[in-house]
Amino acid sequence: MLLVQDSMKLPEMYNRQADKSDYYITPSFGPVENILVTREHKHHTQLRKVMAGPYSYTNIKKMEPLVDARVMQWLERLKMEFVDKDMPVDFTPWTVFLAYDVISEIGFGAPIGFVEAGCDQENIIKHLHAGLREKAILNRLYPFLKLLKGTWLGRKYFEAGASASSGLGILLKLRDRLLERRLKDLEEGKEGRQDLLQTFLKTRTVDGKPLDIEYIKSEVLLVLLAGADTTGTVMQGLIHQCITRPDIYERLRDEIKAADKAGCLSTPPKYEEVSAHCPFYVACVREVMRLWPSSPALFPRLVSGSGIDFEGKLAPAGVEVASTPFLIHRDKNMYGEDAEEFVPERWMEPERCKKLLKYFFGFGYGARVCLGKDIAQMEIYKGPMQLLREYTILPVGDDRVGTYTIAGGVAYWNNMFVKLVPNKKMAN
Ligand code: HEM
Repeated sequence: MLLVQDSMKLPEMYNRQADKSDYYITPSFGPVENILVTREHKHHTQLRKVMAGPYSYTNIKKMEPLVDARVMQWLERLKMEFVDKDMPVDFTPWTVFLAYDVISEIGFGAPIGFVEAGCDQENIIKHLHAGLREKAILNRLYPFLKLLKGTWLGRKYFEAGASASSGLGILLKLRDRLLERRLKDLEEGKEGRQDLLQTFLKTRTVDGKPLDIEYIKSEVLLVLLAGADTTGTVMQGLIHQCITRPDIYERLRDEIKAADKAGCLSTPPKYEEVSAHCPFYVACVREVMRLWPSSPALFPRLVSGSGIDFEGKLAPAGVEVASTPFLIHRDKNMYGEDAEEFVPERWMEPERCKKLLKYFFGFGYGARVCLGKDIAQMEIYKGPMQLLREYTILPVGDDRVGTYTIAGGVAYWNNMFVKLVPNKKMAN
């Protein structure tokens, strides 16, 4: 595998004809592959055409009120559990609680209930994090996995079943329960939900057929796995900046105050309002995703066509090339000498921003770029933003401001304790 740091090479490496390599073989997902792990580019193009509708901005926009309700519930729970009791909060799990509840609500019509319970229900998050390193090692042993996939041995030892007590097993049970309930509702003529599952069920293939139920199951699981921790990590990174960089925090607060004074923000703010009126907030989100990506995985592809030239050396078709946002986003040729520093302003010069976005790798790249980007951004533009509007966020000790941890191809923060003081109280 050839590891690449040059961001200018992304368009060639991640072009439309590039197949994903066998590195993506994941026996744990079961026999039917979802869009993320499908390797062959032609098959992926077909799936992407089908999935484009459910994940389109127009469709996601319709779900915004569902996100709003979850964000407001999250704030209410934080108030009850920590603000009213004058207690510090370990912020990192709470962002993931919100992200899981949002994704399960807009994905399948019911929040898992992390926020309501205020805890890691059935230790789902703990179990999922615990298995990450082992999964990453297995990924690297893909010739072995390829041999085992589909065999009795592979199914017995690697495929998570709904009966398993692992984090994945619990999510599978949840998925099956939600799907069963929805199919029953549809049988009884109950419609009206605006969520991803409903659009998956209504989607038709190019020859007019409904999607296979096993395929829908596989996509549903992907949403639960790809959509929560990743989003939580960005929210955590943002709050880490607020409690460690007073200059950044001050500027964020000033921007929000000005937008509020001008009457530009609803409660909670709309995705489009934040995009239009809070450029520094948006720049901070991008800079957080640049330096502390949620998925600092390798994302390997097979070189296609006539090969790729790397500084005079040709990587011919079939060679496995890979990169990770962790490296790409620190490329000094793209970001300058201050590439290692948190400088949101780099995203605020329109011409420079256009170029940086063209080579941004935080949501993947090219034809396989993240389908849930708008869902994630909608949530990130609401949750922490509304928190900043309502509270002053104070660190609780220098050694508890958060640690960015990479496990396998996934990253998250932990040990981030903060005190939330109502802004009204601070003003008095
Ligand atoms: C900040 C949050 C998120 C980050 C950083 C992120 C990151 C990524 C990355 C890096 C990829 C490309 C993987 C590859 O090339 O192998 C990807 C693909 C994908 N993501 Fe996300 N993601 C996020 C949120 C979400 C959400 C909320 C959903 C769903 C609700 C989602 C669904 C997907 C899907 C379906 C794909 C596969 C796209 C394809 O192969 O065509 N993601 N994501």
